[in-house]
Amino acid sequence: MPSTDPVLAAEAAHLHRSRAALVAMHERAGALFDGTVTAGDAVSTAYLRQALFRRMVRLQTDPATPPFFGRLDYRREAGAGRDESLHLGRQHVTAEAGDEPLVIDWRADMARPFYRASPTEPMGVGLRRRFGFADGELTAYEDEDLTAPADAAADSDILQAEVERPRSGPMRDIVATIQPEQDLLVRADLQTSLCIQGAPGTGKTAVGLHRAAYLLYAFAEQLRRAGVMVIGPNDSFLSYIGDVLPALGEIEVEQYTIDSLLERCLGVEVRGVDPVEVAMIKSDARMAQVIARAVWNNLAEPTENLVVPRGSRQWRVPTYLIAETLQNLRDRGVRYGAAREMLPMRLAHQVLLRMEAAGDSPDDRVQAAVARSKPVKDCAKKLWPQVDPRKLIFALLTDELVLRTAAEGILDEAEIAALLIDRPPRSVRSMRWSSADLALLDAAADELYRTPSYGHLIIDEAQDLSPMQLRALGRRASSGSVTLLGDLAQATTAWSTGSWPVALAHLQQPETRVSELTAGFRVPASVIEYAARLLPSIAPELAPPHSVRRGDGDFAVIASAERDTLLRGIRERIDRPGTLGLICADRRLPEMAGLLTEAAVDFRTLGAVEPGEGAVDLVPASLAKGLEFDQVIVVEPAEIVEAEADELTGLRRLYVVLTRAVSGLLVLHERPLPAALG
Ligand SMILES: Nc1ncnc2c1ncn2[C@@H]1O[C@H](COP(=O)(O)OP(=O)(O)OP(=O)(O)O)[C@@H](O)[C@H]1O
Repeated sequence: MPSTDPVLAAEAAHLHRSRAALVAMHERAGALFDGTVTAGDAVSTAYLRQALFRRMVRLQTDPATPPFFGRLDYRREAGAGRDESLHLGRQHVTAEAGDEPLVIDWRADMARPFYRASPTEPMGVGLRRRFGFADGELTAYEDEDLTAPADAAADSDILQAEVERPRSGPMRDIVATIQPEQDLLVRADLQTSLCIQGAPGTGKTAVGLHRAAYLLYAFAEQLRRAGVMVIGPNDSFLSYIGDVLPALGEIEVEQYTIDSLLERCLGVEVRGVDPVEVAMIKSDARMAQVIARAVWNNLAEPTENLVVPRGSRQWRVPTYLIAETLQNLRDRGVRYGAAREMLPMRLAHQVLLRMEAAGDSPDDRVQAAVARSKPVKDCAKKLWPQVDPRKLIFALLTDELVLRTAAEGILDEAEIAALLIDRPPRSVRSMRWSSADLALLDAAADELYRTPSYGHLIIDEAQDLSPMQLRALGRRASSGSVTLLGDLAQATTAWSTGSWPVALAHLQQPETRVSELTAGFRVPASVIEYAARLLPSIAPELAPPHSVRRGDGDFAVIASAERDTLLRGIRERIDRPGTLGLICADRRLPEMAGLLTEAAVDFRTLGAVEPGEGAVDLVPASLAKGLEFDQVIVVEPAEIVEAEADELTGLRRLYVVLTRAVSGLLVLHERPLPAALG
């Protein structure tokens, strides 16, 4: 039924016009892409078609997603150059090319006041309007008069409804409700690297993803080639966040875990697991020095003259000059592999100098021919042998002499002994590489050839990365910038970072400023207060977040984890709006799955090869990081703590698990609760 409110009716008409224009834009892009389009040559045609395809995907309209979510009225009295009204959406919408836009992209400069303007700084805006929707139809609007201070101070119901909405399916974008402190981070310049410390649910992941979308829009030219990459903690997390960027029109951002990225780059697969003590040594930044030394230790001392026959003559380069040539190359700071490729030409240059001294006048072709000659090639091969990263790391981990030579003065006896594999595999091909090995292989590969850099890296849950993993990522941002996101209180790896400045130094971004987010959008007050009891034990320097949710949350602790208590807990919650997560220690997973199956509860197991669909998500504690569920049931906290290598890590894991709840948390325990919970 059309609205009787004239404002709502006018806005609904604009909504329909915008939607029709969006569909038309989609059709035009589709027609261009229909296969008949060609450019000058095959490569240009492929490029053009790709660009059109991207545009078409970007224009794909989801009927549930309205083309705009807000409006700004620029007014002269608020300091604007002229009066104008703009609607803001996830992308620009124009009826015909050259027309005034019906909707502007939220990332455009003109949209900035929507997120930042305040009565004290209206930024030219007289009126800010937020829209409420139900099933894609406009149902409400809220106006803020930025020229009237009292009005703007009021809380926004539309914002609150968005924060409090039940969660279903994967993570959604937050373009309509980005907060001023978040927007400052989202719209920071491309050259600016950021490090964001934030308690659970303060929107770090959301900020990181929106920053990626913003940068791709605002710095499209610089990022077109270099690209943007997102690193997340595990595959469940990546699939949870995987829809956000495409919904914002960005389909080309690569998303990896640190392991999947390095596996892809190095062409190896993780098949082994290190004992923690070994992983700790492999994760240590000193390994970078050991590896660099192991690579350069391959250079040999010249012991004989280089003799190059040409025609009836023989040209001789004495050993001291060969040594000088090698040293010159080393001094230039060129990577080992790149320098190796340059060596034959350098040696040939020495030969040419002899020829010239004898009165010849050889040209470039002669130099190239000498460089290709057998004596020069043999000499170069012998003095500067080829190095393969896998063989090199394999040798370091299996050959005591190689390791000792490279690690002398860097690692101690116990560390050397721990690194050497007890019963080494017969060949490098049967080596079962571990996750920590990947970072070693990457360091070796980078010592040979410079790793290409991305334009920008978003690194989520960064507190869990080791120094060597951070260095691997730093290489991929050597000519770009980074957004490092994390929470020191949620660090659960033995090699996790203890401080952001240290992590930033490993990342080779030491100048980066650390900012903190403290407004919690996920966890209700009662739940965050309970979880924050752990903070003095796990991260005393951090303040707990304050919840911006209006509801206090539905929170209970029951001293029973019996089958009936659990099933009652599930049955009471399963029909409530949103998702339900059941989190337990990893080793309890089979027992839980059995119990749910027997009780005919429809569930899926996170991390399973084929998780399927289900009304309940059964979540091993080790995969809970970064996720959220409306209702969370945590089974036996003591067991979750115990599953980790030490108590500190165990309590941090428990902190992660307790802070996944959006609306309600039920804690079931048979055993005493960890003392730190009070
Ligand atoms: N400005 C906002 N408006 C509405 N919802 C928001 C806003 N900021 C964050 N949220 C929501 O709050 C929830 C938590 O955000 P997010 O997962 O990004 O937090 P996080 O800091 O990464 O948490 P964790 O440390 O637990 O992984 C998400 O559902 C997100 O959509």
